[in-house]
Amino acid sequence: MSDQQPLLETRDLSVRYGGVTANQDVSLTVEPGEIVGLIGPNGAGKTTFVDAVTGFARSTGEVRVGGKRVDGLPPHRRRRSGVARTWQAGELFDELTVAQNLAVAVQRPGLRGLIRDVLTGSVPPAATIGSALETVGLVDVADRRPPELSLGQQKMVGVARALVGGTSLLLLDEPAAGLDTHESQHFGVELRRIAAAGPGVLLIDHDMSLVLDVCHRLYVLDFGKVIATGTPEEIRNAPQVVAAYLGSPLVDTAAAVDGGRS
Ligand SMILES: Nc1ncnc2c1ncn2[C@@H]1O[C@H](COP(=O)(O)OP(=O)(O)OP(=O)(O)O)[C@@H](O)[C@H]1O
Repeated sequence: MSDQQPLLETRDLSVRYGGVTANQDVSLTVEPGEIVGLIGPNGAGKTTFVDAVTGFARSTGEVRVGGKRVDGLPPHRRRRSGVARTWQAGELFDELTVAQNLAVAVQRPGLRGLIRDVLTGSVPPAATIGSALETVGLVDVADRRPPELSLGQQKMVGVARALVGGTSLLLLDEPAAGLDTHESQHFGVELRRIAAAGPGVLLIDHDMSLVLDVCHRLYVLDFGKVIATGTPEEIRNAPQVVAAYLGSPLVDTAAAVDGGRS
């Protein structure tokens, strides 16, 4: 991967679901070590964008990871190029330990990989899992089960699960959902630390306080289109953003977003 290339670059990415244009000509970049926010009212097309980048939604336009075109590749091949995501409802397996939750996340898709895993009884190297746990600061709870952890720690296990196995670009879809203000702030600090170690992060969250605090840059989607991009300060004051949120100033509360269209 060339240092000059953004980790993620989309050009004119569009997704249509029947008569609905869920993404229209979305052009966005994420650089190494950068946390980029993707915000917008309910139904604006944020999850669709992540689906399109990871190969779970059919799209037109270009998707480049580290300068290489990946649009047209199936999800597992995009994963191999270093792209990983969390899901909106990213539940953990309560009966497995934290380390085991990470182990089951490491897939080796494809028939050859499956046969190799069956024949060798292969499990991901402990070092791979250890390194992901270290990155998110959860080494001490590797042998605990999710119900024994705080909600904030459980959310971080979800992030670690996406990090395991060589991830350079993390796409986080509402990773802080359900956290209270204090937990969310702590989550934001951890996220900054993780990104500082190298990976680029695309963050979708309805917690405006988290997003405005933690992101270096933001893109605002409305009806599938980018209507504004800039630093948190620029976005907070952009008139078109305020208008998209039904006239509410973009304040640091989830309420402003919940007031958006459904
Ligand atoms: N699989 C699908 N089939 C048909 N329409 C879909 C599908 N997924 C999303 N849509 C539509 O595409 C649009 C964008 O939805 P999307 O879930 O991407 O928005 P979002 O910004 O992530 O919303 P939220 O903040 O509520 O999660 C919506 O109109 C939605 O109804």
